[in-house]
Amino acid sequence: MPNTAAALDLLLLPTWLVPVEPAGVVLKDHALGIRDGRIVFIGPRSAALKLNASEVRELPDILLSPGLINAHGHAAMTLFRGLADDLPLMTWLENHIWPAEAKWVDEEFVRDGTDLAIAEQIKGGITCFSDMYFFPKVATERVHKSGIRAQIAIPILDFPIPGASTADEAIRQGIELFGDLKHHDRIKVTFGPHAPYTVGDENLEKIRVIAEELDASIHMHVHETAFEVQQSIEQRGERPLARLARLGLLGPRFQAVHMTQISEEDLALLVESNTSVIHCPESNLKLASGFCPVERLWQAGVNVAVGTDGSASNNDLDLLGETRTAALLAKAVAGSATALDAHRALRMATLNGARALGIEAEVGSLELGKAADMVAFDLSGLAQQPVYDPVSQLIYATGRDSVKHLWVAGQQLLDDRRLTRLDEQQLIATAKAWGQRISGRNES
Ligand SMILES: CSC[C@H]1O[C@@H](n2cnc3c(O)ncnc32)[C@H](O)[C@@H]1O
Ligand SMILES: [Zn+2]
Repeated sequence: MPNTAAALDLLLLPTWLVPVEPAGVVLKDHALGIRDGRIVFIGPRSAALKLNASEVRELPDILLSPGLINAHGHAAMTLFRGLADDLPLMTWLENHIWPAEAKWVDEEFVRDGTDLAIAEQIKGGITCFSDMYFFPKVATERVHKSGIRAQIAIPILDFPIPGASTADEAIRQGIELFGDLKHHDRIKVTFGPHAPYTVGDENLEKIRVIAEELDASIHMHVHETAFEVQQSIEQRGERPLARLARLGLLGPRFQAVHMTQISEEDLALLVESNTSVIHCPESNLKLASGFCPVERLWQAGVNVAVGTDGSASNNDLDLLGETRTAALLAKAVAGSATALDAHRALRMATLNGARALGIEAEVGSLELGKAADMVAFDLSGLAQQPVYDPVSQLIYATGRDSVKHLWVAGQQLLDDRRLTRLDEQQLIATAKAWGQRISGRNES
């Protein structure tokens, strides 16, 4: 039980406090207290003002919510933003992205691209992101240094990738990194078989056994397009999700990214296995991959989180914008304006993300004992007036530029829109230099 008699490190007094759990609650004239990186007080402002705190911050016109969780992405692909647009998935991957990755991706690329992604995400209200990219050890180092929280999925494909010449080598690296970071308070290592069409049964079975032994999660692109499902039926006689179920991969530790194609049998498999789905609406729209039926999944009891995917297929890491897209698209797909209302959309971008990544006990909602991962949205602007329901205003009328402050485990990483641990101008200069190298142009 948190001890409120001892001094707080920080007491926040926002206009609106949205804990996400309990669902649908908006607390007015309430305060939140932090000690040692954890939430130790949530209560009325009047009671809070009697507490002893090292720092007290009035936050007028601020909506304080749990930090956003970007449940799927490829962080370093920020450096490929806008490189190949307006193409379907397989043309985009096979003719443009994979050749560019073979040419450019090394440890330096991943270092600089991941730093850029971390900065963009912090400025957009994201306190935790999931990453699936090459040289994952480098990504963990950038996450550690920056103060953000992350799930790092070890990329595994049947063919050579930057940093691992075989799937066995990638798996070995993953086991080692998992062991090294087992006790890290902000980084969780998982296994990331790329997709059903790039990883065969033999390697999937190896991954299942190792994930079971380590109690690790598995993060994978699944049913991204109708083509993927059709090709699997033609070549293997079964749908990819059914194949994963037969191989024993589905379960509460499995994260199925995309899922734009869902038959009744697929839905039953997701429900009975308690598998999480990670919805990436803007990537699916841009690559014309299909539509994930979020409301249908939600009503069936499937945990649905939200992700941006990489910057080369989105082309931003704006999870607030992504959540708005998800809310609007859910209504169109369900043919119902009541689908994915604003409060459920915020839950999808916070607590459901934490549940999908297996870190729900630690983050995802503002509850006593959880880590203080929080974002302060400024609703004082012209476009936010008047405020009837601050959560509606946040989801439907607010952009990521309204993110004013952000904390991870009580550490402030964004203060009045200024990054506290990263040099924004330096990041911009470095990204520009990569753009010039990759495009072969030498602009200033
Ligand atoms: C396993 S490392 C990541 C690998 O995935 C590629 N990628 C990026 N976005 C997508 C997507 O939407 N579907 C499938 N693969 C994707 C990325 O370029 C890397 O090669
Ligand atoms: Zn992806």
